[in-house]
Amino acid sequence: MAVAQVIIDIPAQQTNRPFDYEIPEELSDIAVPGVRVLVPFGRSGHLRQGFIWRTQDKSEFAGRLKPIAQILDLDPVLNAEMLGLASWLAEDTFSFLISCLQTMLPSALRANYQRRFYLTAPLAENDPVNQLLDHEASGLIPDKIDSALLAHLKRLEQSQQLRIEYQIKQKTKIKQEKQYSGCLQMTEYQDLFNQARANAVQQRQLLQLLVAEPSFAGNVKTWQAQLPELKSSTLTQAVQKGWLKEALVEVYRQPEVESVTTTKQQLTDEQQAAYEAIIAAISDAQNQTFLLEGVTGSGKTEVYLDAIAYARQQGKTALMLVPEISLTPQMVERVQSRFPHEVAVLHSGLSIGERYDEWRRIERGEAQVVVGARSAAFAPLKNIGVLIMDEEHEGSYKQDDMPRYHARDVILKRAETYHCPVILGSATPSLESRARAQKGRYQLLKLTKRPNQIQMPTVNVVDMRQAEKVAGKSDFSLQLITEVKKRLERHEQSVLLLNRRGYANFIMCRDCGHVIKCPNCDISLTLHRDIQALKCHYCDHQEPIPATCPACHSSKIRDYGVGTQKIEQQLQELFPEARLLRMDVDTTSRKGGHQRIIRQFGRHEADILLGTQMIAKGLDFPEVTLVGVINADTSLSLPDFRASERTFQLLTQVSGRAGRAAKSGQVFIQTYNPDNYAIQLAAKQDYETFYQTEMRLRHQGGYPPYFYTVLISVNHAQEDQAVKKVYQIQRWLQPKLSPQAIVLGPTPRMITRVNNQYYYQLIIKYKNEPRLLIALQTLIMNMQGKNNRGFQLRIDREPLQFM
Ligand SMILES: Nc1ncnc2c1ncn2[C@@H]1O[C@H](COP(=O)(O)OP(=O)(O)OP(=O)(O)O)[C@@H](O)[C@H]1O
Ligand SMILES: [Zn+2]
Ligand SMILES: [Zn+2]
Repeated sequence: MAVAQVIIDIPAQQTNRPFDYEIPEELSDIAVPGVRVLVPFGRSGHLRQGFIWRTQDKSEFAGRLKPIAQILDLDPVLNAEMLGLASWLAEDTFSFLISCLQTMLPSALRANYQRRFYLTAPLAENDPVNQLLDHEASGLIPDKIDSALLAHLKRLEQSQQLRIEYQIKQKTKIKQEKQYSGCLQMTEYQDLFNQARANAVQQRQLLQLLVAEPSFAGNVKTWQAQLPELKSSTLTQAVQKGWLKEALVEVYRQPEVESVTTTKQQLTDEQQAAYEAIIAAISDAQNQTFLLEGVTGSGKTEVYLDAIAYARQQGKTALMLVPEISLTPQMVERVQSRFPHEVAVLHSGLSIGERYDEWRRIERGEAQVVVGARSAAFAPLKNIGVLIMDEEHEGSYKQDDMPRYHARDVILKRAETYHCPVILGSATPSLESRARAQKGRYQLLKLTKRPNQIQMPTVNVVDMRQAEKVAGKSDFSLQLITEVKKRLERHEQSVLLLNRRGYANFIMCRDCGHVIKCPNCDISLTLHRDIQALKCHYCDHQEPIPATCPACHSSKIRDYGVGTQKIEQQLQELFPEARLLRMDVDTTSRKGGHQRIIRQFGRHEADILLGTQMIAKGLDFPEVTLVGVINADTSLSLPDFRASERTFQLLTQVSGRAGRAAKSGQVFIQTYNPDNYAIQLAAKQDYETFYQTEMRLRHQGGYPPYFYTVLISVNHAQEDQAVKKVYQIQRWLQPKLSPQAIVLGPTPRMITRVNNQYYYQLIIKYKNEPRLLIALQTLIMNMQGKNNRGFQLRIDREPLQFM
């Protein structure tokens, strides 16, 4: 008997293994690893979606196997490489296999379950379940359902007053359109034309076209391009008359792009040297990782594009990852114009359908160059020649939910499979990568200059403790404002950064000091002026802005902190004539918002771009000659050993937006810590000294890259339970580690309560702990036990967030 081992899509420890199913005879050809199936699962026998993991001749399972109910794909959606990658990923990130398999696929291919109940006995009149009925005796159970109501439904199910069914909704929709094509001989069309009534103008035009080209084919638009007056009804009639044949053909939803022409640049000597090292590795199929450390504006992208071009010449494909926020139209257009018709773009701005179509183009080998954000690391390219990660230091390459993978690790793994090089590029490499280059594990390639004798911007540190401020606007030094004014006079552009990290706009009472906090989380609510509301950034809570203090009823309640909206208002008061664009979570939350703002700024439809960290990367606009950092310090004070590194990176990157073309650039960094080494070295754009200094501090503190780290966090609705559990875990784990391992904590997480769950954590720092992996896997198993209900465990290897 043919047996399929299936991974069921229930992300839980109990189901985190393959289950055996019989392959019915008629499905034996298509039941291969990597296809999605529907199988009956559990006592209820509800159909669930799953993936065939392996096939074999017999089963170890003693009982009778259930057969596969349905196969969803004619060809596997995951190939052997992807299945292997999933297996590695699950182990490396302590994740369920099913979570890994799903992460690799576009969401259109994920099953979407609906829970529907069917009444088997009438409900009491006042039963709350009545409100869920959408048919006579059935209703949908919403995903976000009140837990009391859900418990009530369960009770009704147990007492057999209703039954609950899982229904699978496919999100996959292949888009099709009608294609009309000529199906007669030229002479036949000629006869028809001669017979046509003189006043049937459209028909005559159509026939005329067919006489000239009997096999003309295309969709309505193609026909209309030839015959602009043509109505689609005329085409339908022509089909009915047998003049044309009609067919449904599959089409791709492709996001629109503006076309630009970019010419290939003559590489500088430094670029050329880097390029040659890389292409040697491509042509020799060497699995070598390069760290391309190039100052801002040094032309790293140019090197990537040439490396991709080389891989293409060799008949290979290429993948380029960029952080979500640098997937600007500018970047995408640059790649697309170099490789017309070969590029697929994957980012979160696409609709589910567009993403699915781009994925299919890659999967079928119709797109050979992929540009995308984090999850594009799993793009189903084959025969990869080079893998690139731009801005490799960016935190957004690490996923925050299960599987907690880092895209860098994924592409390094794929490079092993394809025996190809990886290029990690940045002006400010992560300490981890730079240290690996130091050790020779990566090959360091440097670009120290901008091309065409373009100078690095001059950076001025403005000491805000002493600086003269603009009257009534304490966030601005006179110096910075004077510079902005100069730019306005010269019709040049300015970029102003508000360093928002760990900083928000909150409401406080001036009389009693009361701060308005989220009822569910230990964090103050943030003011959003555009929607006139207070919002919690951790849960969905939202409430109106109160007119008086809820504690003392004073009316002297006002906002503190520096929000982008407040700064925008102040700028508008200072420069009423200036055209301002603001870029932050509020203005970019709608689809394409980010793109739209960057395009507008690029067309010089605004003089000043004000924004959060989002504006620090990827912008390459010749008219930007001033960059101002309003508050450099906020990210320095965070309780995280990477605080200096992040501040340095942010300041260096944003400074790099200035003076990238003919006009020279200036940067002004406002700070209350002018002597801080991260700020000083960012002002000098001196990555190497920063690297040396920071490495010494990391060594002293025993932090990465000298140590590895794992974060273990538990949460529970009751604080004392969470505390008890975290101590219990610590006592259990400590003896399993060597004396060299350091366990920090237990400590409450910085924001201890989120969404009414209390979070406590441990951090393990270690160099070499062969037994740690097994211990953590055992811990995961133990936490699934009955006496651990209500707890959630999270294990994060090499976490980037400790808060
Ligand atoms: N060899 C070259 N000759 C002339 N111009 C070049 C050359 N290489 C790159 N450029 C131009 O220099 C500018 C900066 O290049 P690019 O955007 O590739 O730099 P980058 O290192 O990726 O920058 P950043 O990391 O700051 O985003 C671009 O406008 C690019 O067209
Ligand atoms: Zn909240
Ligand atoms: Zn008050």
